[in-house]
Amino acid sequence: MDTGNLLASAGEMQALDRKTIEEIGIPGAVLMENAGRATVAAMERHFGPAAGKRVIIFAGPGNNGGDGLVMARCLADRGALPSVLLVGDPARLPPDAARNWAILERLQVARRVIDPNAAWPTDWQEASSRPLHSVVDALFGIGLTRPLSGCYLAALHAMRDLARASACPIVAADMPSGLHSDTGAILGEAVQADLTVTYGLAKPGHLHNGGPRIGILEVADIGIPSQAAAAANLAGRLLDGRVLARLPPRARTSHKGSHGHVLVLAGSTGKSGAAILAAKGALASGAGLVSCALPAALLPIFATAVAEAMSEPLAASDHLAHADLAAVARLCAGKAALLIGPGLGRHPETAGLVTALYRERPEPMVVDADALNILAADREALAAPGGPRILCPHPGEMARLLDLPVPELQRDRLASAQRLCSLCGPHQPIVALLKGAGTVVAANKAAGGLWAVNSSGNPGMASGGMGDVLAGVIAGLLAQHHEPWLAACAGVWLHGAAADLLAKERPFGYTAGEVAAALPRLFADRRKKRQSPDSGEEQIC
Ligand SMILES: NC(=O)C1=CN([C@@H]2O[C@H](COP(=O)(O)OP(=O)(O)OC[C@H]3O[C@@H](n4cnc5c(N)ncnc54)[C@H](O)[C@@H]3O)[C@@H](O)[C@H]2O)[C@@H](O)CC1
Ligand SMILES: [K+]
Repeated sequence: MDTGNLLASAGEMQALDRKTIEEIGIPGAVLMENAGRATVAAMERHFGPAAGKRVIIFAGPGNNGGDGLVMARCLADRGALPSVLLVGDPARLPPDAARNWAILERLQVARRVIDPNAAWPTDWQEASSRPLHSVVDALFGIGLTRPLSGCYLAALHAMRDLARASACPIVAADMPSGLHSDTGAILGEAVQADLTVTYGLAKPGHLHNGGPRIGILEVADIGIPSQAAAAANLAGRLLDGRVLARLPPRARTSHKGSHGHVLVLAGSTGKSGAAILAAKGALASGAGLVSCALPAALLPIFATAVAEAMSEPLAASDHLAHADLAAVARLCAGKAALLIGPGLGRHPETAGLVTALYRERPEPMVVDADALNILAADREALAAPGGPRILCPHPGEMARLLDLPVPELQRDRLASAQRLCSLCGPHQPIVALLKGAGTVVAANKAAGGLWAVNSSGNPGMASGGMGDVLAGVIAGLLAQHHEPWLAACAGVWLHGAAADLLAKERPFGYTAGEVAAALPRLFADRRKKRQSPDSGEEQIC
């Protein structure tokens, strides 16, 4: 089983470690040995050979510190000049770490004990003319439970200042110390790593809020059997390029009718752009046909802006209203997916249409922007979806839906997305996003019960219209008969990856429309690779 993109919470990881050690019988010392060796290998791969250079290892009081002790031994063995600062009491180290401390003593590897209850020593740095290769953060890993303080905080500052003064990288063992491995919250202060080598499986804390502290993330195999990871039934997924492989290839003989028809309900006076961008997103993700039902006044603008989409004039007025319900119901016939919300506006008459469609339509539906705000004001409707729903709030919209201040819901973004799922009731497949750096995707039991954190995307996406494109991309994938879970995950990753393509070419910013235009390029390299073994037809994506 491909466990490469599983995510494990600290509790799940500790249970997996325990199962591997106590039930399967692979000693913890072997896991620790593998962790330390894998980290040294990654350090040299990224920052060059360590031989002849100093490496300062800040080791903490637990097994994360133990990883650092293994690293010291490996580095010495490879001709480097490691020096360990153990912030903790050697006599109270857990067994695997204690064993490695004793080995360092026997091998006479440079080391120093710093009493965590005393003041940080002023003479902690030894003078040396040898160049510094890197600094290792082995203070805390998944066992971190509270903000760093006292000597541990002083150790973080010493690490930071040393790395900065020597212009050399900081390598974090498992987690940058100070970062909570489940929520990605910064407990007090956190190490800013250039490389994080994590053990066994990535943790959600590496990715939440875009993982700003982790630098390059490498997931090291430390010998935890993949069948043990598979048997753990972990619900977390890391969203990366592997999600593309989940989108079945298209046969060459396919035609627009075989890739679904999306109905977009969007726009109001002054907000035609949202409807245009949503339609572009749906087209970009490969929907066969896209129709947009919008206020008649917006028709000419829309039709010129998105020539490939069809437009259906609704209300004569400048916003959609409950009076349009019968016309919209007729338009829903034959549609594989609906998207409601971008640019709808907050007119009271629009609310009646949104709640009626949300409650009555059986088609899979993406609910975004103003439609979310309308449902936030009508909890009864929110709890009674008429079919599969994918809700795409940003933190502000989530605050209204959960009736929580933004800082509070941001503290545990996964819990917030899961809470929104529960507000929609258990009867329909529900997928809830919480957008932002490291967009979170959560599914209720009826939609598979998994959760994911996205690894694509960049700060340049914080601009108008990005959300409209994302909602369109997801609706376009839904229309191609993908399950809500896959449509949401693939849509989120594709949207961020398209923006990453543009950011590489033009770091000074790009528009939402350009993200929609760039998105099909992500399928391009699959055209070269895919050649159907049986039918001989070239599968184009
Ligand atoms: N056998 C295993 O379980 C393995 C564990 N490994 C390493 O072990 C780590 C987990 O080790 P531990 O569970 O010992 O935990 P840590 O080494 O992350 O933390 C050590 C202890 O510090 C205490 N602590 C937490 N926050 C603190 C704070 N702010 N100030 C002071 N003390 C604090 C806690 O009691 C914690 O147990 C993993 O992250 C990984 O690096 C790896 O070596 C793989 C094998
Ligand atoms: K660490």
